[in-house]
Amino acid sequence: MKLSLDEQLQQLRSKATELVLREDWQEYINLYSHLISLCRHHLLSGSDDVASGSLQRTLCLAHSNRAEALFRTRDLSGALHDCDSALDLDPAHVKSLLCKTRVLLDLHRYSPASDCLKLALAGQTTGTAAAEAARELLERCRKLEAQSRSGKLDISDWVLNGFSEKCPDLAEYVGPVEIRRSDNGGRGLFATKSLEAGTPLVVTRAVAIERGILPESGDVHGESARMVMWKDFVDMILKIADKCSRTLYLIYQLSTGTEQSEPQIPDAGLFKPDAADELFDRESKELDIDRILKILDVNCLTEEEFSSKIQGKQNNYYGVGLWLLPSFVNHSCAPNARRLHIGDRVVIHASRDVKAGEEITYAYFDVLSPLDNRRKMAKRWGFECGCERCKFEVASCFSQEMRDLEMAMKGGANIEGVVVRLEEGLRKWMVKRKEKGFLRASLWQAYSSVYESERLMRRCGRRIPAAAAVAESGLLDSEKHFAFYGAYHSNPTNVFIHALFVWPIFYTSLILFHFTTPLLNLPSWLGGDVLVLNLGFVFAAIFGLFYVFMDRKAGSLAAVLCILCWIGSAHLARRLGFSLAWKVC
Ligand SMILES: C[S@@+](CC[C@H](N)C(=O)[O-])C[C@H]1O[C@@H](n2cnc3c(N)ncnc32)[C@H](O)[C@@H]1O
Repeated sequence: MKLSLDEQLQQLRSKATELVLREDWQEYINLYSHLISLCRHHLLSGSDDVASGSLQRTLCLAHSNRAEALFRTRDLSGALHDCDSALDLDPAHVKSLLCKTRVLLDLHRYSPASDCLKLALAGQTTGTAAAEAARELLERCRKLEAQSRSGKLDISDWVLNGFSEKCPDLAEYVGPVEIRRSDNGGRGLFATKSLEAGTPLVVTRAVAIERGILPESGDVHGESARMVMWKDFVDMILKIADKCSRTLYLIYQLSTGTEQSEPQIPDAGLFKPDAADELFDRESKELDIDRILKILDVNCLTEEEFSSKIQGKQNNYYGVGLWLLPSFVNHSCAPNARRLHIGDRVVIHASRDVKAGEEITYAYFDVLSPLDNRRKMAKRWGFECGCERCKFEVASCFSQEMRDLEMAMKGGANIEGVVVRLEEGLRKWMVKRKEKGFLRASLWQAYSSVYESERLMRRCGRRIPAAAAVAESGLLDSEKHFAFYGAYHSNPTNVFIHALFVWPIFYTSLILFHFTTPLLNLPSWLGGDVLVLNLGFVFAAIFGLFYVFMDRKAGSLAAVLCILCWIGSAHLARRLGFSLAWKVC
């Protein structure tokens, strides 16, 4: 017996209820796809206006229900498309508006999510539980939108509560960075403006992440457990890339490790959630499993040990994930940024002041270790490190002495002797402050053993600097402490050389200028007058003092002030009617 349309729809709806209870989302989606085509077919052929009105409502609800199911299976673009189809039929359909808000939030499009939610709220009676929930969601949208603009995050509550609460809600953020060609041949992430230590650079969610507790180290099952986790992780990535062409396109921008000499430089803006969809249609959407495997090999990150520790996870905890824009950050053994894992998000922030145009780098592995160890770790990552610190340590004329000290440190005996010998070496080799930091970081294990033991500290006496001073000169230091004059000032020999040669040359030139300017007949606005030149001399001396004792910024500011005062005082002298007070010629 042939069923009427109403009966068919009724049957499909009760089947759908069963599937919801079983949480069989795939079957639920298939069922609603069938229901949608049934409705569309009757709408096209039908003529009865009343029936067609009710059929449109059914179709709208069907799209809305399928959107919910697609959202649950993480097919966000499919869900968004269904929400839009439902809203085309009924622009005020509250269920579809709420679903669309959630999808947009998951796509990190905070502003359209707020707009959508405002429409949903307009159609709801105030005071109801649903309206209250929508209002809370709107508050969340607003918070995330503000955060995605400024990048400023507040995780203090979470930290103060011992990381026990739910991870804080963090918005996607791409700060003042761009992708450019790096000195190591590939691409890298660069600062587009000067940044202070602590500035957030990128906050982004993982494409996928796999976490687990591995068996105790030494257990034969450890490696196979890791392999199983890796396989699950790869499957997850392939599934997501297959579903979302945008994600696949972005994954294809990452390095396979086999690029030609002229790598493609993608725009960092592509990695922003609001990048226009048209930008993603340029490349093949075919899933190339070999290529993706190579990309995962080069770009996957394990969750940083530090993050897992502070989050109270177990020692053999293991987490691996893929984060898109952070994949362009190269390694350096003297990094200027750090990454912190919060939930499935990674936060990259400047760990010291960064100059505009400087490459952003973080450490892929523990850099508080000797050159040879670091080289081995880089080899495991598949590259030879070409960072400034490695280049310095390889090229230095005292590399053999450093190697001997490393061997002595690894031997473990007379650990304080290693530290004292390095401190003596640093004085003898006359290395700059920044490079002292590099070398101390290489023997950090010896330094930390000494600083942790009162007995060893007593034995070393004043032959080694205080722990705080060493940490200050190390890799955690801020760029301004590395500034040339800061480094100069920290070294008594350099200050002595400076006092003996550089400053006398500066003062002699000023004195010569002082005696010869009256002969040159300088224009009055330059103060071609000895009295005023004397003032210039005093100001220049102040500028010099600033330059040496403060930092470069203060020195430059003092220089500008000196010149202004010089010219200003020339005018003042003329206005007050001073004539040449003391002319030599
Ligand atoms: C996650 S990717 C970094 C971005 C990559 N440079 C690109 O062009 O997309 C990691 C790869 O970058 C290269 N790399 C990263 N840091 C490096 C360094 N300090 N020295 C040399 N190569 C480095 C290595 O080839 C490494 O396998």
